[in-house]
Amino acid sequence: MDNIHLNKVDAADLGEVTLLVGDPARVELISSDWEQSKLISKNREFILVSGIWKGKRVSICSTGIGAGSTEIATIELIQSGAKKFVRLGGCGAWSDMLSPGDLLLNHAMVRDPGMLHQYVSDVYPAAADPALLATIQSQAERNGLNVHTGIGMTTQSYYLGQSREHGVKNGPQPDQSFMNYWKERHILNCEMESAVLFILASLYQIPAANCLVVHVSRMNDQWVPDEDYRELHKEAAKIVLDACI
Ligand SMILES: O=P(O)(O)O[C@H]1O[C@H](CO)[C@@H](O)[C@H]1O
Ligand SMILES: O=c1cc[nH]c(=O)[nH]1
Repeated sequence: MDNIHLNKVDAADLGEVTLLVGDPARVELISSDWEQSKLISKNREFILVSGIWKGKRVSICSTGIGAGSTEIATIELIQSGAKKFVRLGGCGAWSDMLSPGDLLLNHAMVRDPGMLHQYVSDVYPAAADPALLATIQSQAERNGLNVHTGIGMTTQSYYLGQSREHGVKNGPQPDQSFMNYWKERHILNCEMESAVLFILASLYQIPAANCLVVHVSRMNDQWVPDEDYRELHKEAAKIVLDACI
């Protein structure tokens, strides 16, 4: 079946693993480190590049932000022949155990009620592939990195849905009790795509995991500087690709 958002993608164009990143700029940032790279598809927020990393074919595609666009990218990549996914993204830390710049692998995500209920009932877990997660964890440890694992949260909202202040005063304001509720239940981090990937990948029997860089600590609002953040994503991509090939 033809894709509606990605352009025509042949299965042979896709690598052994497809990295999924939220930010389209991260596609060029990461694939510029590869031995070869070729643009396969570019439309809206979805940029798909395939190339060669250490002699093996690999791919990277941007999903944009949030559940809707991630569902589109994941489904269209699966129907195009994608074999394995790792979301390489950013997140906010909701635990004192994490510092800005740390690397984190989630084995499962809490998600908003109703997210992907058209595919499966809300009681279905949003869980990573355990073998793929273990491989990435070992590779990170071999590289001397202290990588955290735990349960995270995927939300459909960046501001009020993550108890985050905004500058608009004549309307609804964030409520810290939401974040406090989940902190008490040891949720480590929050972002906006992993649960969508985990659920769809489990339902359609494709291994999937995530590898997230902590962009900000929500404990003290400390952010990673932009240049460091880009370097951390490049390092994380190398770890994930080495683990997957
Ligand atoms: O850096 P990416 O991968 O986009 O991930 C995080 O950053 C975005 C919010 O700024 C959301 O997409 C969130 O999940
Ligand atoms: O706090 C954060 C940081 C990155 N992405 C999110 O969704 N939330």
